Amino acid sequence: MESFTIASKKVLTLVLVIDKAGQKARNLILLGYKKRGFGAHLWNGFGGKVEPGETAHEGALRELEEEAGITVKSEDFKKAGILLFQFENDPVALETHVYKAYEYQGQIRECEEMRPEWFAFDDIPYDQMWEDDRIWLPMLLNGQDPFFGRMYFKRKALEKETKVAPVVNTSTSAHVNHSTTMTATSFTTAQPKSGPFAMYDHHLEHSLQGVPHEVALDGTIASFEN
Ligand SMILES: CNc1ncnc2c1ncn2[C@@H]1O[C@H](COP(=O)(O)OP(=O)(O)OP(=O)(O)O)[C@@H](O)[C@H]1O
Repeated sequence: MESFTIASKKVLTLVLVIDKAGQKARNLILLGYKKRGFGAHLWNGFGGKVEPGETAHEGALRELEEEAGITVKSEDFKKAGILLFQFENDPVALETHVYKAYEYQGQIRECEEMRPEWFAFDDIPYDQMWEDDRIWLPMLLNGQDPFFGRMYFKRKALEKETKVAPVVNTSTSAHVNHSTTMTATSFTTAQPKSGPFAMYDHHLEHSLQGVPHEVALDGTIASFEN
């Protein structure tokens, strides 16, 4: 039987950097391809755990610098919402403080954990992102924030290994060097497209009255400060 009871929570951050159509003709969003750890092989904003003694705002700025190499001035950094992720049979909830920024300083660079890339708003790779992203990210992009969401996840049933077809050179051109033999071996991947968890249910509020200034769970208070 499923249980979504929370006993404690971890406070996390998630930062979305947006380049509004300026010199470039289209609105762009900066996402990072997570190379390892929680949410590996998914595209996401930049962020991570808030460290002891840090506010969520400070933690978010630190993670953005660590993972994408860029900084944002405090006044350009706007709180877009709080998302509470709960996982079946896991008493630890993830309270994620979401921020957005339209201005940044520095050179975007790849690190060991994340590979940053710009995406046009109409080309966001939702099928390779956490399932909840397709619910709240369009709201953030449309200015329908701040929001407060609760998202419930179940571990996905172990899927049959997915066969991935190898890339085979099908060219019949006379110029192909036939002395190079390509062995068409297939390989398998156990990585589900949108991560190891499936979203089971969610509730999202985006009226100002519905967004709490504080989220209290078992005595812990997270304030909705900027
Ligand atoms: C369940 N649905 C979800 N939907 C969207 N985003 C999600 C998410 N669940 C976690 N996230 C984000 O994923 C990052 C994990 O951070 P994570 O790598 O664990 O943190 P941190 O860099 O501190 O870790 P290590 O230093 O490697 O331990 C962090 O931004 C967090 O907000």
